[in-house]
Amino acid sequence: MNDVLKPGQTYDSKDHAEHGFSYGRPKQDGVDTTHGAILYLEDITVSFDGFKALNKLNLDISVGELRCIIGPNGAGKTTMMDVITGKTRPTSGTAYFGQTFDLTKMTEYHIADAGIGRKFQRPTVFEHHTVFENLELAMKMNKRVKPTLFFRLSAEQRDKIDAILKLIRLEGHHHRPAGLLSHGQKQWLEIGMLLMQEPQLLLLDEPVAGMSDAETERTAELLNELRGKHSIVVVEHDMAFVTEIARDGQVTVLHEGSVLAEGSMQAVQANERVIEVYLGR
Ligand SMILES: Nc1ncnc2c1ncn2[C@@H]1O[C@H](COP(=O)(O)OP(=O)(O)OP(=O)(O)O)[C@@H](O)[C@H]1O
Repeated sequence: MNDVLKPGQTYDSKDHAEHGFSYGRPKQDGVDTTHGAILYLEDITVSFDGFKALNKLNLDISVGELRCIIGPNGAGKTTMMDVITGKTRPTSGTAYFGQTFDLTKMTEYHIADAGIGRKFQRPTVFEHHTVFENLELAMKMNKRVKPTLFFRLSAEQRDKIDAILKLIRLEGHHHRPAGLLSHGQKQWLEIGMLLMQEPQLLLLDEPVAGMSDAETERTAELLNELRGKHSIVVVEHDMAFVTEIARDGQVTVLHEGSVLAEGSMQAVQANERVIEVYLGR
Protein backbone atom coordinates (compact mmCIF):
# COMPACT_ATOMS: atom_id res chain seq x y z
CA MET A 1 0.00 0.00 0.00
CA ASN A 2 1.00 3.63 -0.39
CA ASP A 3 2.20 4.84 3.02
CA VAL A 4 2.32 8.53 2.10
CA LEU A 5 -0.85 10.39 3.07
CA LYS A 6 -1.82 13.78 1.72
CA PRO A 7 -3.35 16.39 4.13
CA GLY A 8 -6.89 15.42 5.12
CA GLN A 9 -6.46 11.94 3.66
CA THR A 10 -7.37 8.92 5.78
CA TYR A 11 -6.46 5.25 5.55
CA ASP A 12 -9.54 3.09 5.31
CA SER A 13 -9.93 -0.06 7.38
CA LYS A 14 -8.79 -2.23 4.49
CA ASP A 15 -5.46 -0.40 4.50
CA HIS A 16 -5.35 -0.86 8.24
CA ALA A 17 -5.92 -4.59 7.95
CA GLU A 18 -3.11 -4.83 5.42
CA HIS A 19 -0.78 -3.57 8.13
CA GLY A 20 -1.76 -6.58 10.22
CA PHE A 21 -1.35 -6.20 13.95
CA SER A 22 -1.79 -2.58 15.00
CA TYR A 23 -0.43 -2.63 18.52
CA GLY A 24 2.24 -0.12 19.44
CA ARG A 25 5.82 -1.25 19.73
CA PRO A 26 8.47 0.88 21.41
CA LYS A 27 11.68 1.65 19.59
CA GLN A 28 14.87 0.32 21.09
CA ASP A 29 16.00 3.78 22.07
CA GLY A 30 12.51 4.92 23.10
CA VAL A 31 10.83 8.28 22.99
CA ASP A 32 12.61 11.38 24.29
CA THR A 33 10.46 12.88 27.06
CA THR A 34 13.11 14.93 28.85
CA HIS A 35 10.79 17.97 28.94
CA GLY A 36 7.98 15.94 30.52
CA ALA A 37 5.60 15.88 27.55
CA ILE A 38 4.65 12.63 25.84
CA LEU A 39 2.27 14.20 23.33
CA TYR A 40 2.03 17.72 21.99
CA LEU A 41 -0.53 18.92 19.44
CA GLU A 42 -0.62 22.55 18.38
CA ASP A 43 -3.10 24.19 16.00
CA ILE A 44 -4.01 20.89 14.38
CA THR A 45 -6.55 21.36 11.59
CA VAL A 46 -8.06 18.56 9.52
CA SER A 47 -10.17 19.62 6.55
CA PHE A 48 -12.32 17.12 4.70
CA ASP A 49 -13.29 18.90 1.46
CA GLY A 50 -13.41 22.22 3.32
CA PHE A 51 -15.20 20.89 6.42
CA LYS A 52 -12.98 21.27 9.48
CA ALA A 53 -13.24 18.09 11.57
CA LEU A 54 -10.43 19.57 13.69
CA ASN A 55 -9.96 23.32 13.92
CA LYS A 56 -6.72 24.54 15.50
CA LEU A 57 -6.80 21.85 18.15
CA ASN A 58 -4.26 22.04 20.98
CA LEU A 59 -3.45 19.19 23.36
CA ASP A 60 -0.56 18.65 25.73
CA ILE A 61 -0.21 15.32 27.58
CA SER A 62 2.46 14.79 30.25
CA VAL A 63 4.36 11.57 30.88
CA GLY A 64 2.36 9.30 33.19
CA GLU A 65 -0.84 11.31 32.77
CA LEU A 66 -4.28 9.72 32.37
CA ARG A 67 -6.24 12.21 30.26
CA CYS A 68 -9.94 11.85 29.48
CA ILE A 69 -11.33 13.42 26.32
CA ILE A 70 -15.07 14.01 26.16
CA GLY A 71 -17.40 15.84 23.79
CA PRO A 72 -20.56 15.46 21.71
CA ASN A 73 -20.85 13.27 18.61
CA GLY A 74 -18.91 14.75 15.74
CA ALA A 75 -16.68 16.88 18.03
CA GLY A 76 -13.55 15.44 16.40
CA LYS A 77 -12.41 12.91 19.03
CA THR A 78 -11.86 10.03 16.60
CA THR A 79 -10.25 12.34 14.05
CA MET A 80 -7.83 13.50 16.78
CA MET A 81 -6.90 9.85 17.55
CA ASP A 82 -6.50 9.27 13.80
CA VAL A 83 -4.06 12.18 13.56
CA ILE A 84 -2.04 10.94 16.55
CA THR A 85 -1.76 7.44 15.07
CA GLY A 86 -1.02 8.60 11.51
CA LYS A 87 -4.30 7.30 10.09
CA THR A 88 -5.23 10.82 9.01
CA ARG A 89 -2.74 13.45 7.92
CA PRO A 90 -3.53 16.94 9.32
CA THR A 91 -4.04 19.79 6.87
CA SER A 92 -1.91 22.02 9.12
CA GLY A 93 -0.46 22.15 12.62
CA THR A 94 2.19 20.49 14.76
CA ALA A 95 2.04 17.05 16.37
CA TYR A 96 4.93 15.61 18.38
CA PHE A 97 5.37 12.35 20.26
CA GLY A 98 7.98 13.24 22.86
CA GLN A 99 10.57 15.75 21.68
CA THR A 100 11.62 14.21 18.45
CA PHE A 101 8.92 12.19 16.71
CA ASP A 102 7.06 14.47 14.28
CA LEU A 103 3.80 12.56 13.90
CA THR A 104 2.76 14.58 10.85
CA LYS A 105 5.64 13.07 8.90
CA MET A 106 5.42 9.45 10.06
CA THR A 107 3.42 6.55 8.67
CA GLU A 108 0.84 4.71 10.73
CA TYR A 109 3.18 1.74 10.98
CA HIS A 110 6.16 3.79 12.17
CA ILE A 111 4.06 5.60 14.79
CA ALA A 112 2.96 2.26 16.24
CA ASP A 113 6.58 1.14 16.09
CA ALA A 114 7.71 4.27 17.94
CA GLY A 115 5.44 3.34 20.88
CA ILE A 116 1.89 4.61 20.45
CA GLY A 117 -0.65 1.83 21.02
CA ARG A 118 -4.29 2.28 20.13
CA LYS A 119 -7.29 0.26 21.18
CA PHE A 120 -10.25 0.65 18.91
CA GLN A 121 -13.83 0.48 20.11
CA ARG A 122 -14.41 -3.08 18.90
CA PRO A 123 -12.13 -5.71 20.40
CA THR A 124 -9.92 -7.52 17.87
CA VAL A 125 -8.51 -10.52 19.71
CA PHE A 126 -7.54 -13.85 18.12
CA GLU A 127 -10.80 -15.70 18.83
CA HIS A 128 -9.50 -19.25 18.26
CA HIS A 129 -6.49 -18.83 20.50
CA THR A 130 -6.60 -19.02 24.29
CA VAL A 131 -6.31 -15.95 26.46
CA PHE A 132 -2.73 -16.93 27.35
CA GLU A 133 -1.80 -17.49 23.69
CA ASN A 134 -3.21 -14.08 22.76
CA LEU A 135 -0.91 -12.43 25.31
CA GLU A 136 2.00 -14.62 24.19
CA LEU A 137 1.45 -13.67 20.55
CA ALA A 138 1.30 -9.98 21.51
CA MET A 139 4.57 -10.36 23.39
CA LYS A 140 6.23 -11.97 20.39
CA MET A 141 5.12 -9.06 18.21
CA ASN A 142 7.22 -6.81 20.43
CA LYS A 143 10.46 -6.10 18.61
CA ARG A 144 12.38 -6.04 21.86
CA VAL A 145 11.62 -9.73 22.30
CA LYS A 146 14.10 -11.30 19.93
CA PRO A 147 13.48 -14.72 18.42
CA THR A 148 10.75 -16.27 16.32
CA LEU A 149 7.15 -17.15 17.07
CA PHE A 150 8.21 -20.61 18.22
CA PHE A 151 10.74 -19.85 20.93
CA ARG A 152 10.04 -21.03 24.48
CA LEU A 153 9.01 -18.46 27.03
CA SER A 154 11.53 -17.62 29.71
CA ALA A 155 10.45 -17.64 33.36
CA GLU A 156 10.53 -13.86 33.30
CA GLN A 157 8.27 -13.70 30.23
CA ARG A 158 5.85 -16.16 31.81
CA ASP A 159 5.78 -14.01 34.96
CA LYS A 160 5.03 -10.97 32.85
CA ILE A 161 2.08 -12.71 31.18
CA ASP A 162 0.84 -13.85 34.61
CA ALA A 163 1.07 -10.29 35.93
CA ILE A 164 -0.91 -8.96 32.97
CA LEU A 165 -3.49 -11.77 33.35
CA LYS A 166 -4.00 -10.66 36.95
CA LEU A 167 -4.20 -7.00 36.00
CA ILE A 168 -6.84 -7.62 33.31
CA ARG A 169 -8.87 -9.85 35.62
CA LEU A 170 -8.50 -12.97 33.45
CA GLU A 171 -6.29 -15.06 35.74
CA GLY A 172 -8.77 -17.91 35.92
CA HIS A 173 -9.51 -17.82 32.19
CA HIS A 174 -6.06 -18.23 30.67
CA HIS A 175 -6.93 -21.55 28.95
CA ARG A 176 -10.24 -20.32 27.49
CA PRO A 177 -10.45 -19.54 23.78
CA ALA A 178 -10.76 -15.75 23.49
CA GLY A 179 -13.88 -16.19 21.34
CA LEU A 180 -15.76 -17.51 24.40
CA LEU A 181 -15.07 -14.46 26.55
CA SER A 182 -17.71 -11.81 27.28
CA HIS A 183 -17.49 -8.50 25.44
CA GLY A 184 -15.95 -6.84 28.51
CA GLN A 185 -13.39 -9.62 28.97
CA LYS A 186 -12.35 -9.31 25.32
CA GLN A 187 -11.81 -5.58 25.85
CA TRP A 188 -9.60 -6.31 28.87
CA LEU A 189 -7.68 -8.93 26.91
CA GLU A 190 -7.02 -6.42 24.17
CA ILE A 191 -5.78 -3.89 26.73
CA GLY A 192 -3.52 -6.65 28.07
CA MET A 193 -2.23 -7.38 24.56
CA LEU A 194 -1.44 -3.70 24.11
CA LEU A 195 0.43 -3.67 27.42
CA MET A 196 2.51 -6.68 26.32
CA GLN A 197 3.83 -4.41 23.59
CA GLU A 198 4.99 -1.91 26.22
CA PRO A 199 3.64 1.20 24.50
CA GLN A 200 4.81 4.59 25.72
CA LEU A 201 1.39 6.10 25.05
CA LEU A 202 -1.88 4.19 25.20
CA LEU A 203 -4.95 5.48 23.34
CA LEU A 204 -8.28 3.96 24.33
CA ASP A 205 -11.35 4.68 22.22
CA GLU A 206 -14.58 4.26 24.25
CA PRO A 207 -13.23 1.33 26.32
CA VAL A 208 -16.49 0.73 28.22
CA ALA A 209 -18.95 1.01 25.30
CA GLY A 210 -21.27 -2.00 25.44
CA MET A 211 -20.03 -3.16 28.85
CA SER A 212 -22.25 -4.13 31.80
CA ASP A 213 -22.16 -1.89 34.88
CA ALA A 214 -20.00 -4.43 36.72
CA GLU A 215 -17.55 -4.64 33.79
CA THR A 216 -17.43 -0.84 33.57
CA GLU A 217 -16.60 -0.66 37.27
CA ARG A 218 -13.81 -3.22 36.89
CA THR A 219 -12.42 -1.36 33.86
CA ALA A 220 -12.24 1.81 35.98
CA GLU A 221 -10.30 -0.17 38.62
CA LEU A 222 -7.98 -1.50 35.92
CA LEU A 223 -7.23 1.97 34.53
CA ASN A 224 -6.70 3.32 38.02
CA GLU A 225 -4.09 0.59 38.52
CA LEU A 226 -2.33 1.73 35.33
CA ARG A 227 -2.39 5.37 36.46
CA GLY A 228 1.08 6.87 36.67
CA LYS A 229 2.72 3.77 35.18
CA HIS A 230 1.61 4.60 31.64
CA SER A 231 0.63 7.70 29.69
CA ILE A 232 -2.99 7.15 28.68
CA VAL A 233 -5.57 9.06 26.64
CA VAL A 234 -9.16 7.83 27.00
CA VAL A 235 -12.04 8.97 24.79
CA GLU A 236 -15.33 8.14 26.46
CA HIS A 237 -18.99 9.18 26.65
CA ASP A 238 -19.83 7.42 29.93
CA MET A 239 -19.63 10.28 32.43
CA ALA A 240 -19.79 8.12 35.57
CA PHE A 241 -16.80 6.16 34.25
CA VAL A 242 -14.91 9.34 33.32
CA THR A 243 -15.51 10.76 36.81
CA GLU A 244 -14.18 7.53 38.27
CA ILE A 245 -10.92 7.55 36.30
CA ALA A 246 -10.32 11.30 35.92
CA ARG A 247 -9.99 11.80 39.70
CA ASP A 248 -8.05 15.07 40.15
CA GLY A 249 -6.62 14.96 36.62
CA GLN A 250 -7.40 17.11 33.61
CA VAL A 251 -10.39 16.44 31.39
CA THR A 252 -10.50 17.92 27.88
CA VAL A 253 -13.83 18.77 26.25
CA LEU A 254 -13.86 18.92 22.46
CA HIS A 255 -16.51 20.71 20.45
CA GLU A 256 -16.54 21.42 16.71
CA GLY A 257 -12.93 20.36 16.33
CA SER A 258 -11.47 22.56 19.08
CA VAL A 259 -10.94 22.47 22.83
CA LEU A 260 -14.03 23.94 24.45
CA ALA A 261 -12.84 23.49 28.03
CA GLU A 262 -10.07 21.83 29.99
CA GLY A 263 -9.74 21.30 33.74
CA SER A 264 -10.81 19.03 36.54
CA MET A 265 -13.96 16.96 35.98
CA GLN A 266 -15.68 19.12 38.59
CA ALA A 267 -14.70 22.31 36.74
CA VAL A 268 -15.76 21.12 33.28
CA GLN A 269 -19.06 19.78 34.66
CA ALA A 270 -19.80 23.23 36.06
CA ASN A 271 -18.79 25.02 32.84
CA GLU A 272 -21.89 26.60 31.26
CA ARG A 273 -20.72 26.14 27.68
CA VAL A 274 -19.98 22.45 28.33
CA ILE A 275 -23.43 21.98 29.86
CA GLU A 276 -24.99 23.77 26.90
CA VAL A 277 -23.30 21.79 24.12
CA TYR A 278 -22.81 18.42 25.78
CA LEU A 279 -23.67 17.51 29.35
CA GLY A 280 -27.04 19.24 29.46
CA ARG A 281 -28.39 17.31 26.49
N1 LIG B 1 -13.22 10.87 6.35
C1 LIG B 1 -14.08 11.86 6.60
N2 LIG B 1 -14.61 12.58 5.59
C2 LIG B 1 -15.47 13.59 5.83
N3 LIG B 1 -15.89 13.96 7.05
C3 LIG B 1 -15.42 13.27 8.10
C4 LIG B 1 -14.49 12.19 7.94
N4 LIG B 1 -14.18 11.70 9.17
C5 LIG B 1 -14.90 12.43 10.05
N5 LIG B 1 -15.63 13.37 9.42
C6 LIG B 1 -16.51 14.35 10.05
O1 LIG B 1 -15.72 15.06 11.00
C7 LIG B 1 -16.48 15.35 12.18
C8 LIG B 1 -15.75 14.79 13.39
O2 LIG B 1 -15.91 13.37 13.38
P1 LIG B 1 -15.30 12.44 14.50
O3 LIG B 1 -15.65 11.04 14.14
O4 LIG B 1 -13.87 12.76 14.70
O5 LIG B 1 -16.13 12.89 15.80
P2 LIG B 1 -16.22 12.18 17.22
O6 LIG B 1 -16.06 13.25 18.25
O7 LIG B 1 -15.30 11.03 17.29
O8 LIG B 1 -17.72 11.65 17.25
P3 LIG B 1 -18.35 10.35 18.00
O9 LIG B 1 -18.44 10.70 19.44
O10 LIG B 1 -19.71 10.24 17.33
O11 LIG B 1 -17.47 9.18 17.70
C9 LIG B 1 -17.86 14.75 11.96
O12 LIG B 1 -18.73 15.79 11.50
C10 LIG B 1 -17.64 13.72 10.87
O13 LIG B 1 -18.78 13.53 10.09
